[in-house]
Amino acid sequence: MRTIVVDHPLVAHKLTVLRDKTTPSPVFRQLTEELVTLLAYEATREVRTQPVTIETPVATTVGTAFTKPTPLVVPILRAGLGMLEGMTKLVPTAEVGFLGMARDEHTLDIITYAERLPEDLTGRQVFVLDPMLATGGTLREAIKFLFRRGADEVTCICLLAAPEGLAKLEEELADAKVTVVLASIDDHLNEKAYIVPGLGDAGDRLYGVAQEIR
Ligand SMILES: O=P(O)(O)OC[C@H]1O[C@H](OP(=O)(O)OP(=O)(O)O)[C@H](O)[C@@H]1O
Ligand SMILES: O=c1cc[nH]c(=O)[nH]1
Ligand SMILES: [Mg+2]
Repeated sequence: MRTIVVDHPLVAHKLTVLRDKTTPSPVFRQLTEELVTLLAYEATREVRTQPVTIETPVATTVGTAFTKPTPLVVPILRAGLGMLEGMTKLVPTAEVGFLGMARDEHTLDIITYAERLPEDLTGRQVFVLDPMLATGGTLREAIKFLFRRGADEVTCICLLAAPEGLAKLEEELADAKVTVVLASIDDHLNEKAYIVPGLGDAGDRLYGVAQEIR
């Protein structure tokens, strides 16, 4: 497993506004979309391509096209849905599948409540979208699910990770073809398994649910 933290002033600035608890939902959604586009630029650096011959108005030339089958993008509901638009802006021909997962806030067990993915992912390059990697439980379940379906390679785009969750994932997926692309590795997890300093509950902030986390 590889971890890439995107170090860029635009990412750092947008993330700072996102973290601010006074940032309202419409701005939070907009910034999430913009951040994903910036992270996706880095995350797609190794997207599979092949040479293609085209005619410009002036000459014949060899360009670059995505290899078929096209990449599969999988947002993890709910919060990952807020990242989908930012990703498909950059890769509009990608296929999109969905995984609905939630962690029980008390036991931290992961519940998979929805799945709409191609049955056979053999040989597919998959991009998973989820803003928060906290304990890492959700991402671990999602990645294992995709590999069981035959996925060849999984790239996760997240906004924030806690070092504890990232370390656990690295330990369990050391030899797997997994890349995690992030805007920041934060300081730690608190006793409720929230990322500190973090940005709060990403799903609630995206979809306008009032929250008070302490
Ligand atoms: O690393 P973990 O400890 O598993 O936590 C991370 C998960 O928690 C959040 O989702 P949540 O369960 O709150 O669901 P939601 O997106 O519907 O709010 C987040 O979007 C991740 O999916
Ligand atoms: O800090 C956290 C941890 C898990 N899920 C979130 O939305 N935020
Ligand atoms: Mg949530």
